[in-house]
Amino acid sequence: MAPGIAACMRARRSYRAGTALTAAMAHSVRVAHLAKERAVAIEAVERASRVCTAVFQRLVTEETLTKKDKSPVTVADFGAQAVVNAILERHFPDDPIVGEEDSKDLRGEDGRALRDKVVDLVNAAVDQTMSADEVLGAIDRGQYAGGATGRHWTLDPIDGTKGFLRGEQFAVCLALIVDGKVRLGVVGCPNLPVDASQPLGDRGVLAVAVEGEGAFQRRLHAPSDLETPMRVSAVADPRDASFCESVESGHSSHGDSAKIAGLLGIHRESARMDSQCKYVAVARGNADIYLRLPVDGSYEEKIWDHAAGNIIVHEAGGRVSDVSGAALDFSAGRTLKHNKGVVAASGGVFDAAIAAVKQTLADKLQTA
Ligand SMILES: Nc1ncnc2c1ncn2[C@@H]1O[C@H](COP(=O)(O)O)[C@@H](OP(=O)(O)O)[C@H]1O
Ligand SMILES: [Mg+2]
Ligand SMILES: [Mg+2]
Ligand SMILES: [Mg+2]
Repeated sequence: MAPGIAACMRARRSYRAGTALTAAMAHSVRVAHLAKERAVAIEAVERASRVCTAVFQRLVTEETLTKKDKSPVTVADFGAQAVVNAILERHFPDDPIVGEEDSKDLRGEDGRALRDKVVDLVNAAVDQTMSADEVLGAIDRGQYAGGATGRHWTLDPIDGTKGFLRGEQFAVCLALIVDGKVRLGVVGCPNLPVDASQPLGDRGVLAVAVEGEGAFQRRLHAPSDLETPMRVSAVADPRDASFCESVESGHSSHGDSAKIAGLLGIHRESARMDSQCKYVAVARGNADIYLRLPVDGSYEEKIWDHAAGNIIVHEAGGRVSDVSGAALDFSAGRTLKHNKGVVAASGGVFDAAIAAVKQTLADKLQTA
């Protein structure tokens, strides 16, 4: 077992032991649920986050940005997916993975230049040397169809690719789904301020939640395994709430969110942020509501865009649903085909938010 994983598991046991000892009625220390999965997922997300940050520092230049050249993000996407999948394969060889990327663009003569870059990147990030075929094989372990039975992982190697290229928010997101329900989620946010009230302070947050055990944040790449609990805000009056949404208006309607904010009496401007960092913002009380309002009615949300964030908000005491108020259904394959849009919010304002979302979308249908 890698030293990082052993340290995470030790820290987990001592956290639990501390909790148990302070509980007057506790007789024994419960063995942490999914302890190995949690530690391996943290290790994998940390390594993949390093890959992304290294690519950003080396490849994202003013030139790539102005030319809208997507090659850096492509290299980082493939590299991060190969690293996470290789680590999962080593520890859980029987677990299938629903990953966003596949190796098509890296194969053959046309893919050689990109393939060489990705293979070098992966070999700098993992302990064993991997051949090009092994790297492509690791990426393609992400082709699983998902579904309602058994266990599988879901991975978004870089969520918020547009944010990554702008040097803003992006996230490496990994979740474990068992029998159609998310049981564990890890979101690595390399550019998220550790303390939201200090936006120019230290960056790099890792959020983690296991079903029934609460949500925690820790420093990404921290020298210690110190974790602090995350709780959603206690705001009860929607007029005092703040909300967040995608930067990209093609991913979530900014016009509809402005109407919803109007109905709720929210006067603060929305915080626009790429990636599942929005779920982390709600989980730690920096925002009260995350709105994702369908733009293209036929779009099916992908499970890797929501699984980890979903459990993190739930475990931090919040609620998550689609725009109709129905729970997100992670048992239907690679997409959330039974749901449209997403609303995540602290418990105090969730019902009001859903009511305003329903009314706004109903009004829109009537006037269409
Ligand atoms: N029409 C659409 N509606 C909603 N989400 C979309 C979309 N087209 C793409 N996306 C997803 O939006 C994600 C980014 O979300 P956000 O806007 O919250 O940062 C993308 O993830 P990737 O960046 O991993 O490709 C992509 O999967
Ligand atoms: Mg994504
Ligand atoms: Mg992605
Ligand atoms: Mg994508």
